Amino acid sequence: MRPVGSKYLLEEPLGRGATGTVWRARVREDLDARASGDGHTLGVIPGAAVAIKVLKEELATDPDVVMRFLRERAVLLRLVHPNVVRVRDLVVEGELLALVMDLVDGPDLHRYLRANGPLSPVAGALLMAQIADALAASHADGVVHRDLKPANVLLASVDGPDGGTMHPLLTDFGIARLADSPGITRTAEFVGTPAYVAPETAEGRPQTAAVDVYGAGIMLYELLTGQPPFQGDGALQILQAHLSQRPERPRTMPEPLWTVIERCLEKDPARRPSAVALATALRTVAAGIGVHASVAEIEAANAVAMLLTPPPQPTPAGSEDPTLPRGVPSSADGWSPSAPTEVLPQGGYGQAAGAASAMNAANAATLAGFAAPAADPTQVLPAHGAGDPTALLPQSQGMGPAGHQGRGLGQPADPTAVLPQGQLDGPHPWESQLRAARSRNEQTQLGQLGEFEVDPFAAPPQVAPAPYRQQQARAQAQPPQAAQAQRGRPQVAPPVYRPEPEPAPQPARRMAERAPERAPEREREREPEPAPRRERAPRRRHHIPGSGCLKFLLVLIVAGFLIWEFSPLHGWIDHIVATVEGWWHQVSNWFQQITNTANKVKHTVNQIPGAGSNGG
Ligand SMILES: Nc1ncnc2c1ncn2[C@@H]1O[C@H](COP(=O)(O)OP(=O)(O)OP(=O)(O)O)[C@@H](O)[C@H]1O
Repeated sequence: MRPVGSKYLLEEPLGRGATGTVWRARVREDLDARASGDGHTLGVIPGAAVAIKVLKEELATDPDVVMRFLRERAVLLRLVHPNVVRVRDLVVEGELLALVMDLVDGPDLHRYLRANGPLSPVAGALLMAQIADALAASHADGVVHRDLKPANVLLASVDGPDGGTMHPLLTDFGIARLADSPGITRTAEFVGTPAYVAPETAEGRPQTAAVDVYGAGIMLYELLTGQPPFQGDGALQILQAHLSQRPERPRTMPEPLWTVIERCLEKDPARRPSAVALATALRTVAAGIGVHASVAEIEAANAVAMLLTPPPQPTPAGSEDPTLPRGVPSSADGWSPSAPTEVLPQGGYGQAAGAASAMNAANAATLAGFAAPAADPTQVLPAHGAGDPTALLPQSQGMGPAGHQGRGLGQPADPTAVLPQGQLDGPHPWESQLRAARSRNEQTQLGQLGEFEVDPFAAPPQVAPAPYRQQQARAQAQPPQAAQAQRGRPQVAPPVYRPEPEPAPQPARRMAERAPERAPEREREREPEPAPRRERAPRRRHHIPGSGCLKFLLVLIVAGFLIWEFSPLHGWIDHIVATVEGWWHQVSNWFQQITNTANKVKHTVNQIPGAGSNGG
């Protein structure tokens, strides 16, 4: 069993996703109460089973992600709702970042659907109503999930008077935002799942809580039909479908439920209902389409459109730091002078994590553990107000250099701050590293653009990213020679505009760039862990002229050899040759016989007296 931090032991992997591997783990029996706080009263018991999501190394070694991890721990820890998998702890240990969650004993909804097929309309509506409850609570708290999909809903089995029922729990809150870092140079995958991506995300427009409602609409469609509404051969095709297509109503779908789905899938986010309205509408529909529905319930379900009202002011996603009180602009991503990053030393990531670990002398690896307030589990804790008691770092609003001394919103100076006083007034030591990470990423993007004839999501250098359709129109208007020229120069795509700090549309663009290389979702589970990488050098693509043709010939030769050796073709050809030979002999014999007979006839005729002279 592998220890994680000083409190946990990893037992066995439960599964792997795009952002990391989830392990079944256990709280150490010998957990020191002094090191962890009062674990018992906060619901974590020594020896208890937990689930730990160990983030991929490429995320854990990314400075942006590390900082977001530290900044957003409070948000993740305070999300307490009966339909949300509770995050108990966040661990930083060397180059390891991990989230400690409640262990859910049950499959995720994706697996469940694959094993059992679609749900009935009533069951689907009621299950989604609970997910909408979770979204409503998190949106009220200023947190947008951004990666809603069946794989992120876990089904806990609950014993009830009528037998077992499934209790849906939404997980992976904040992971999309954590992983959505400009410094990440991952190329084989992206954060987000094409089948569930809202049009505004695909277009690189600002995201709000409405992206979750869109994801809920897609999920509801999938729960009831077995597959998401927009399909395609590749991620780009699916993203395009989100932008331009409207799904047909499946024949078996009850009209009121279809009304709900259609409204969730509105292309214009402002026309989508709030999560609260969605939950109410789904329960109304479930009551009205059941076999025992009363006339009043049927009428209410038929009038469901009236319930699907948009929120007055949608929660922004990504443009606002959810750890801050609402309305306080975030530093987007990366470091800002007011960012609470004082645990990070100036000497590179390895030292940074080491120093972060050094914050707690007795318990070197774990940050912010078990400190979420023990509240009524049905209640979402207030987002704002007094200083977050879980915070090891101060929150960033209104902090000048003093922020580096550990002074947060109403919090005393942090005695664990490790940045020396001399560093307080100058630029943050991580600023240059973050810039370097971004520029590395830009180079990676240029390499990536070679994959496409025209990058539909690339922005012109001087303006913010143009909408996808405009880009596409421009690509179509391009003369064939120009397109040909562009094909021949994969490395020289126009420079990608990357303002400082990053704009919200950036994640979507990266997503589209990485999309074609992404392995099918389930195949990821079988992929080996990427080799450890300390340095992220810019990736360059080298093209050897004719190498494609050579490869093709080689494959052809190998395939030919294998077919010849191991298939029955060999035998068939022998058989055909033998048959043809037999025929040939037969025909030769016939010919010989005919010739002989003709000669005999001729000879006989010549024997008849006078036959030759008559003719002469
Ligand atoms: N709290 C938990 N308790 C039990 N199993 C869990 C828990 N969280 C995740 N799992 C399981 O671990 C596996 C991997 O989860 P993960 O969230 O990494 O995958 P994913 O949602 O498919 O990927 P991603 O969201 O990163 O794209 C899933 O099969 C899921 O069922």
